[in-house]
Amino acid sequence: MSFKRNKIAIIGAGFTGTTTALMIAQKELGDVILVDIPSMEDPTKGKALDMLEASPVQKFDSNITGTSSYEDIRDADFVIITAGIPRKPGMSRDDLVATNAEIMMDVSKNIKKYAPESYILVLSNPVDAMTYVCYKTTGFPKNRVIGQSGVLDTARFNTFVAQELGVSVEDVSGFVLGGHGDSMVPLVRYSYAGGIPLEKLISEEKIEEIVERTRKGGGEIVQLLGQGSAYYAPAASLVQMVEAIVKDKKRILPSIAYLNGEYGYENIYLGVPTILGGNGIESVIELPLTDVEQNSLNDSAESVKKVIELLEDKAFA
Ligand SMILES: NC(=O)C1=CN([C@@H]2O[C@H](COP(=O)(O)OP(=O)(O)OC[C@H]3O[C@@H](n4cnc5c(N)ncnc54)[C@H](O)[C@@H]3O)[C@@H](O)[C@H]2O)C=CC1
Ligand SMILES: O=C([O-])CC(=O)C(=O)O
Repeated sequence: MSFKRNKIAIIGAGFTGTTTALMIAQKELGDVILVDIPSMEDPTKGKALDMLEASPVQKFDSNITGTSSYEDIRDADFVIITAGIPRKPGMSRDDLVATNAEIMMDVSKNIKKYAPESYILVLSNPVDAMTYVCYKTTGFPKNRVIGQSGVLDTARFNTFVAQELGVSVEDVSGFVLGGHGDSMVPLVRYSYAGGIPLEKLISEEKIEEIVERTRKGGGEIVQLLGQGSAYYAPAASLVQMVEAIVKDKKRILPSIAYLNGEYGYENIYLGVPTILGGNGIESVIELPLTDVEQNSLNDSAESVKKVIELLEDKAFA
């Protein structure tokens, strides 16, 4: 036998896809294949080559290639889906559902055909519903189809807390549950700085401001950019999840997971705390919630359900 590098495909070579590619290569988590639509083939190859030419300077040996042919993702170990349109100022993530669901079905069919054993990480919005579409279309087991939102939402929360306290981001550990929309649920009761409950360090009023800013964190960046949406922090979040899986780290990280009774929900993808390791989502951690917290989670789950229901007439398989 011989050892091989991981083969990591990234579908969608736009802002999030390319930033993720570079971060994966810098960490040498595997060789990266960037895939975009045929009309973007040359720019995709160009971006890949440009990144590869950074490797002698940055001293990484991951290969990076660009393509528009799904043949090139054959037998990939990991596929990250960033294909789809981003929102514009004034839009919600849910406004992207019709366009991105079509793209997600097409992408998922190709992954099923060419990389049937792969682990999939979905980023495209509205991400809870898009992860559901990917799961239904590929028919892969639920531990191998995962969505990203909570790592990013928690990172935003932690950034604002560290700024408020004037302390290192390394010492802040927040906790965000629920769907990736304005009704997500930052769980203050489970959030700490240096092991000290946040409520002991920051006033209730200020915490409420941070919670609100976190909920609208994606929209804040959309407004500031004027065109497109966030990509540095989303890419960093994807890479943390990929690393947890390919290194079998068994990290406790929030993931968008398929729920089958957990937290009282069935047949839905929603952001919950999970253990991420060599088998993808190895388990969902169920936490006791207060009535107020459970009600907020219910509101968030309801808004995800509504988007999923819009898609129910689609033939996923
Ligand atoms: N879940 C999350 O936390 C986050 C989700 N997002 C979402 O990620 C998606 C991508 O965002 P960006 O990279 O900024 O957008 P972008 O517009 O820069 O890139 C998207 C790329 O997808 C490609 N594409 C479209 N259809 C395709 C197909 N059928 N096959 C392959 N590639 C295809 C486009 O040509 C484009 O290059 C958006 O839907 C955005 O809302 C972005 C940030 C965070
Ligand atoms: O806000 C958006 O449209 C992109 C996204 O999901 C985020 O940055 O959280």
